[in-house]
Amino acid sequence: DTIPRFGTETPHEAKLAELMDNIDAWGLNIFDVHNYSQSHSLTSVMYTIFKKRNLIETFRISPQKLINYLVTLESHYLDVPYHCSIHAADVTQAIHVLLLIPSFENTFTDLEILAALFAAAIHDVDHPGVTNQYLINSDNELALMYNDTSVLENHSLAVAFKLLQNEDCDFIENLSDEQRKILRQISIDMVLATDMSKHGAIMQTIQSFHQSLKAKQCKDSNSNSSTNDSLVLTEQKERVQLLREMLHCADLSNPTKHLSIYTQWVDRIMDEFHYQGDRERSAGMPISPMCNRRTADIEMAQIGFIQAIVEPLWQMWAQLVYPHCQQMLDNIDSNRQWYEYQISNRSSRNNT
Ligand SMILES: COc1ccc(-c2ccn(CCC(=O)N3CCOCC3)n2)cc1OC1CCCC1
Ligand SMILES: [Mg+2]
Ligand SMILES: [Zn+2]
Repeated sequence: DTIPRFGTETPHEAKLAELMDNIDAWGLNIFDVHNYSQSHSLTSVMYTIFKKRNLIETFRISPQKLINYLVTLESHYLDVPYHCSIHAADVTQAIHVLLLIPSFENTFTDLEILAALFAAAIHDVDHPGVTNQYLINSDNELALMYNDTSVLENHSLAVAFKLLQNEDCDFIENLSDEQRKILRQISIDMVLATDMSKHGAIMQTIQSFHQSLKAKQCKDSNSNSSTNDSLVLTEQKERVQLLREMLHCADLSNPTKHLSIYTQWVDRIMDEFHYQGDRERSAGMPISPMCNRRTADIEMAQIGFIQAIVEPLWQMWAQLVYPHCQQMLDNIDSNRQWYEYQISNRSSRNNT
């Protein structure tokens, strides 16, 4: 039986086709994709990107096995407000767009691109909608299993690779042993780097690392492109470091999106945090920061998140790939201003 154009059957194929025309754009509305793909945004986004990047031919992937894996992976994302399959689809599409930046035209091998997209798709699978700290504080079996270390990130990796052992889901069967080893190595490295506890280390090294890359940046004498020429990294270790940063950026990309998309993610993360806070309250545990729905200041929390984490990270990234990613910085700025305006409005309302 033939495979549907976007990997999954949907009565809205024409509408989905229209949306998928924007698969290379930062402005893709992933929530619309989710609705018009019958809640298969992760499957349809990954399948479309794999086709577009010719990865199915390059790695002799069985389209049916790819679909089998993606549908199974998607079904192992839980129905939680934020860390559901839409977030995985969002981060996967984001990393696809970041990999399209001209600075990376000649940087990564096809295998590294395959690994990066795979890592993005799997990075939060089976996420229970609570933080690592909550799992540790509540003596959860996952914290016991992973010795309190990057508990959720280790769990998602284990689940994702377990699913791959399923004969009719093994879409990488035609990769050589060496290629499978590299794919596994890069995916593990990238997913573990999405743990916020690694953020400090990434910020420590990013400045000097990027300066060394800019210094080596090749200026093709014959190219007349106004933008900087592509970054050439001879060491796989350095390319993986860049991919690690890239997935972390994609995971922290909500404030870089248009306000109408960003606010939907804010609603979802706050639902998830407040639900965790409810569980902590009823268990007599201390309520985690930003998880108490009774004292939440959502606007202030987002401004703090943008100023402390998102803007510094994306500024580093935008500097490396200048003049690309200016749109992300502009959106961060306008979104922060919008939240500041909400707060100023709030106080004047109280004065009336
Ligand atoms: C749209 O809002 C957010 C979008 C993403 C994040 C966020 C932080 C760290 N990550 C990376 C994954 C991670 O480590 N997490 C997942 C979130 O829970 C903490 C552990 N993602 C936080 C967001 O808002 C928070 C709630 C108020 C301010 C901060
Ligand atoms: Mg995560
Ligand atoms: Zn994530």
